[in-house]
Amino acid sequence: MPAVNTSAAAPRTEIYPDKDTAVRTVAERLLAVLVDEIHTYGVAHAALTGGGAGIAVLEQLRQLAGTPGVEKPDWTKVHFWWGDERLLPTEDGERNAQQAADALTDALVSEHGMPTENLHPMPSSEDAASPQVGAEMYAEHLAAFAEADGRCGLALPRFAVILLGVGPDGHIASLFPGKESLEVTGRTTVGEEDSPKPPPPRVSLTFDAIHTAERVWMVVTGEDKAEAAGLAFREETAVEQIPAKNARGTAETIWHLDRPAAAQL
Ligand SMILES: O=C1O[C@H](COP(=O)(O)O)[C@@H](O)[C@H](O)[C@H]1O
Repeated sequence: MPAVNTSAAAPRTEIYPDKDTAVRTVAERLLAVLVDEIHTYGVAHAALTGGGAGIAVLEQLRQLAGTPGVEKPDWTKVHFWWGDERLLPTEDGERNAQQAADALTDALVSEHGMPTENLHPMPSSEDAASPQVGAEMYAEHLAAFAEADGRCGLALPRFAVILLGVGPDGHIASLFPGKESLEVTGRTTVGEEDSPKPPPPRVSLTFDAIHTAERVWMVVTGEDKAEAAGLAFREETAVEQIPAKNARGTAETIWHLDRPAAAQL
């Protein structure tokens, strides 16, 4: 049974009056973290998410990137990764990376000088024959950008932020309730053959990988998320039931919620 990582930062909530305010605030704070991270480390790695609120954050980031007077990171030093992905053809509109391209990353490349090499989408069905193969490929790619000393013995970059959506069933990334993927330890990625949310074949970061991030931010909006959010904050809820309960960063774990999503906290 997977247990909550109690050595990581305990989760706290930030509640906004509506979805627009939530996603705008998260986008502004992400921009500020990227700026600081580059100032301190010379490079910034962040993992993006799909989902309704996750993609809305990226749309906001695109607006901010084009707004005069807003402090922006040097986009040549920002690397974007993904927390999970559907094993579908590269340009399939259901892929998180394709939705991110439409919302943000195409514009960063064409208008703001971000090198395409700084985008690290998970493998597609054109790259990998199965979720397991895709997971191994992504683990190798993460390892190629690993910090010299590693984090918790895992080979992956230093993530300033991992952004996560939360499904109405309590899933994060492609870690779904009751699945074997929740038990995987000592690895950065996992393949999921049979996601209950279509399409079934997916690749995901593991809990261990998520736990290495400095900050883990959930972006949760809408009343259909209220039950999962409420359960995640109850002592008696098992990680197996609500995987989002075990989403934690080393320094900061924040649930950014709009009021409807926060209704059962
Ligand atoms: O399947 C997925 O779902 C979650 C949440 O999506 P939402 O539309 O219910 O907000 C998302 O965070 C994850 O990346 C995605 O692959």
